[in-house]
Amino acid sequence: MKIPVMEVFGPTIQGEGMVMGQKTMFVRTAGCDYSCAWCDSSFTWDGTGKSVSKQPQDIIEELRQIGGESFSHVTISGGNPALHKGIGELVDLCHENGWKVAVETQGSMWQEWLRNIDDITISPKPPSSGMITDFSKLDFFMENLSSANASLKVVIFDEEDFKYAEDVHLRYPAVPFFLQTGNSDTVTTDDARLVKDLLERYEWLIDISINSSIMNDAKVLPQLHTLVWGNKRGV
Ligand SMILES: C[S@@+](CC[C@H](N)C(=O)[O-])C[C@H]1O[C@@H](n2cnc3c(N)ncnc32)[C@H](O)[C@@H]1O
Ligand SMILES: Nc1nc2[nH]cc(C(=O)O)c2c(=O)[nH]1
Ligand code: SF4
Ligand SMILES: [Mg+2]
Repeated sequence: MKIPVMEVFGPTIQGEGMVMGQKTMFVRTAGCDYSCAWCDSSFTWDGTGKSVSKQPQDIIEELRQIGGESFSHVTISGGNPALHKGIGELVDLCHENGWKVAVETQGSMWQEWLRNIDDITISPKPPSSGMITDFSKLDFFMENLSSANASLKVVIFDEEDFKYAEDVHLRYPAVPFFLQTGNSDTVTTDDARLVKDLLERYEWLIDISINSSIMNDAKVLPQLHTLVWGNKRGV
């Protein structure tokens, strides 16, 4: 079954969340059921990018062609990869090649192939995104995942987002929880200004997390790839 692919790139490092720093390839799928105000990958769903429908086996060839022998980990992101049933076959083929597979999704849609993923990051969206979390869907998603290696990661722009993150963490207390700095300017090429702004936002996020007893076991992280490469695509 074909998968609409926006880009395949790497090796790079995972710049976010539970396996930050892990060397990985990326497969970015097209399409999203959300439209977050601050989406840093809006080209996957707003019509400005072009996707190509590919068979899983062809994506494997492309990964090998681009990454050579220099990787053992593949991250599938989007858009929302959970829109696509065909990813199940891609995941199996990656495993046959001895590669681990991670997925980034917002937890709004379930697919059976998610059970086979090595690291799953679920990133429910706070109020600043303009999206409203359907907690019955997220509950269903989290219940299905119960035995998997999963983590929750919430992007924070303001105090209201932080309150939302506290509620999510309290709702799923057993799931490792990550807070992530929001990037408020996903188009600038002024890296010096961007990095300064991101570090200030990271410091603010550390400060409010330190003062929250609910966040005693949360991990507070920046987006490492934006600090290193700014808003550049394909890294
Ligand atoms: C582009 S999304 C694709 C996967 C999935 N749709 C999701 O949102 O989880 C990948 C990750 O980037 C995060 N992200 C998107 N825009 C961001 C921004 N402006 N600043 C910080 N993180 C952002 C999302 O929250 C998500 O964790
Ligand atoms: N290096 C790097 N790390 C990432 N972590 C999550 C990403 C994503 O866009 O899903 C991403 C990305 O695009 N690049
Ligand atoms: S859910 Fe993810 S890909 Fe979709 S609009 Fe939001 S940040 Fe972008
Ligand atoms: Mg990204």
